[in-house]
Amino acid sequence: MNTQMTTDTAPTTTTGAPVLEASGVVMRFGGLTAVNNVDLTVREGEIVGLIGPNGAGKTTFFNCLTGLYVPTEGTVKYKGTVLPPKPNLVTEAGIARTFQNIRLFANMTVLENVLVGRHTRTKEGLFSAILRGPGYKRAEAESREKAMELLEFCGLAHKAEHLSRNLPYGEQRKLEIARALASEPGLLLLDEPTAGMNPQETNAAEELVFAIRDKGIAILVIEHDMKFIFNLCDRTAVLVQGQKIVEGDKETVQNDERVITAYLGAPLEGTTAGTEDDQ
Ligand SMILES: Nc1ncnc2c1ncn2[C@@H]1O[C@H](COP(=O)(O)OP(=O)(O)OP(=O)(O)O)[C@@H](O)[C@H]1O
Repeated sequence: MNTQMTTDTAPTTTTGAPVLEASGVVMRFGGLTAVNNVDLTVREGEIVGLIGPNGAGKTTFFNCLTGLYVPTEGTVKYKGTVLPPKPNLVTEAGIARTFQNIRLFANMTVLENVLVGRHTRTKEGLFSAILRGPGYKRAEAESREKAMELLEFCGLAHKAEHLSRNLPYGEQRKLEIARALASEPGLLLLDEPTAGMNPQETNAAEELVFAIRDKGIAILVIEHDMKFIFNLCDRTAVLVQGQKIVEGDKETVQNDERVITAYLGAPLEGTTAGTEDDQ
């Protein structure tokens, strides 16, 4: 609860209502404190970045937000309500995520992968599914239509019937996002969405993230690609050894000496001429 001593919190956008409020989140593994007293708020309409060197605790923090880990201390609220510490209940509440390592159903089609992502939003129960009655058929048709709309939105409609394992890497990442969106979230957590992408794919991913934000979904994104982060994010928080050392707009983060030191004194990639073409 004493983060004020070490944290500069300089949110640039404070207009939207809070979607995510993490307060005093601590995650310990035995003697290792992977996340140390982290506060973070994401508001409606925002894209917030989470950066930090390898092993800083970014993914562990995501896992605390999504119920994969129960934080040792602290609370996580979604739209004002404390989240239950179970991944399926967190998804049901309105938070969806993608993973650092792609987790698709490789032998299912692209469309089927998105349909799996919709299961938290379909009301038809097990018996209805077994009996395949009219209610089930109607719900199934509606689900397929919504899934196709999402594939269209993500630029994957033409691949709907392809097996997901046959997609190029960049499209697999897009499909993960489409599947996450299928649960109709209010907040989307992206864990290294551009890892392994070429520059064209990264630009397309950037456009997609903006389009998701424009649909009214708030976004929290972990990324090592600083150009991507600073082009995209309204606000960025920096984790180092489990602690949030600074949070603010691009200039605040880029000029912070603690951030520069954390990245071993090297200028942050994407902080020089490379970012002049910001959109
Ligand atoms: N399940 C676990 N058990 C024990 N230690 C863990 C576990 N998960 C993560 N850690 C440790 O917690 C620390 C933070 O790891 P984490 O993966 O969250 O960092 P990260 O910032 O996401 O790193 P990267 O950028 O390399 O993905 C590391 O020291 C890691 O070894």
